[in-house]
Amino acid sequence: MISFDESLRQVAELAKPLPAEMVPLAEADGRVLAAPVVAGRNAPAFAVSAMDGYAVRDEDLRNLPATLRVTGKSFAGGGVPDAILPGTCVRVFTGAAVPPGADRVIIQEDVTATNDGAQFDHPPGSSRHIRAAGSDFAIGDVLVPADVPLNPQRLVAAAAADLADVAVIRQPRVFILANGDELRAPGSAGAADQIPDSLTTALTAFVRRWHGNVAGHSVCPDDLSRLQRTASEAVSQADVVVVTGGASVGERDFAKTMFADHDLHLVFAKVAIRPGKPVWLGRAGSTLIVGLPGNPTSALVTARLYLAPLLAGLAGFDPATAWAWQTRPLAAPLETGGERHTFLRAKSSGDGVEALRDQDSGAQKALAAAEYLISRPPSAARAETGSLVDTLLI
Ligand SMILES: Nc1nc2c(c(=O)[nH]1)N[C@H]1C(S)=C(S)[C@@H](COP(=O)(O)OP(=O)(O)OC[C@H]3O[C@@H](n4cnc5c(N)ncnc54)[C@H](O)[C@@H]3O)O[C@H]1N2
Ligand code: MOO
Repeated sequence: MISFDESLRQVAELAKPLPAEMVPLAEADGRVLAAPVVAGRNAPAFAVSAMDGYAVRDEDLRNLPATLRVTGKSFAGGGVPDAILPGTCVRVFTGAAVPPGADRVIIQEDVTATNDGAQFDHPPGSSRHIRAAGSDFAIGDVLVPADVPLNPQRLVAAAAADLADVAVIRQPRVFILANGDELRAPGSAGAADQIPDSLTTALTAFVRRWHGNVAGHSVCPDDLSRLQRTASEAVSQADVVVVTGGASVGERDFAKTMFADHDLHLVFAKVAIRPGKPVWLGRAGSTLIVGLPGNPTSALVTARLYLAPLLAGLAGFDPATAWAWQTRPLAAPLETGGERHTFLRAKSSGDGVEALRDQDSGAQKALAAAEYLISRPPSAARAETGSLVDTLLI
């Protein structure tokens, strides 16, 4: 049995980014860039107007009021008009090219259209209302650096670079393998000796939240040859196989044996934590295997402590983002801790947190109320109301 801290070190070691892949920009939100987004064009490509109005030469507005002949109109998408001639102006619209030779754009609210052209009465303000070629970005500029996740803001910059696809870190493909004779899909656990498989759906949602893709899932009875076949299928399809149940020492606990044909190498097989002591981590070739205890609370707690950082790291995030412990005050006291590092399920209460009454590792109802884990190191002293404890959002 290893300590909690040692188990985290092992997970951090394995939580390294997967190789890159190209994805369409429309599917890239939330993905971590594997290469910087570099501009292959200038923006804008030529000087454009920032306002609807008239492009003029300053020289022609020396004596006011002035009436200038309007020689044409420039619209966005309409190319670059001819150079502006002395004594004339060009009607321009926001985003349209400004004619070469124009010094500024006068907004149309300050101009009177007359039979002869456009009449200017007021001296121009300080703003020229012209965006110079390349003033937003120029060819070769890094618009978004590598190693950061795309978000709507960064997608604007990547799309502005005129990219259809971007290189991102591949998201881990995950296979969820639940085992137990008693398990049935929710909605079909009719007999008294059957129970709903309460973990597969929850873990599917969990995997998605932590940057993984569920490649497949299977609910298997405790039959070793069937489990071995499913294990082979899972290993061939996935970067990470999540096995629930069968982690302990029971006669039909086959979670590890089913991978024997795949040269299973155990990274750890027991951790001094509560709940979740039988949690295990292994590798079969390039596939990582996370064994979660079958008790539903133990499974979700260990998924939060180990699976979340592992998936985050494989998807290109810093695994530490999944271990963002924050101190919060206790809204009710805690008794002296036990020998193992304990993670109490807790809810918010006033300005602080309060441990839930039901701390059974098999609890399912209590999970519905759980918002935080409270970390209690081995043999933690009794903690009074108001004292600060380390908490992690579940
Ligand atoms: N003699 C010992 N017995 C046990 C030990 C031990 O050290 N010595 N450890 C206990 C601890 S701690 C835990 S945690 C459990 C873990 O057991 P397994 O991972 O082998 O899980 P199972 O036996 O398969 O199932 C336990 C429990 O959870 C239910 N279960 C399993 N899968 C699901 C699912 N997908 N959905 C809902 N419920 C599920 C299953 O029916 C059992 O009730 O072992 C202790 N025993
Ligand atoms: O470690 Mo088990 O998760 O207590 O039931």
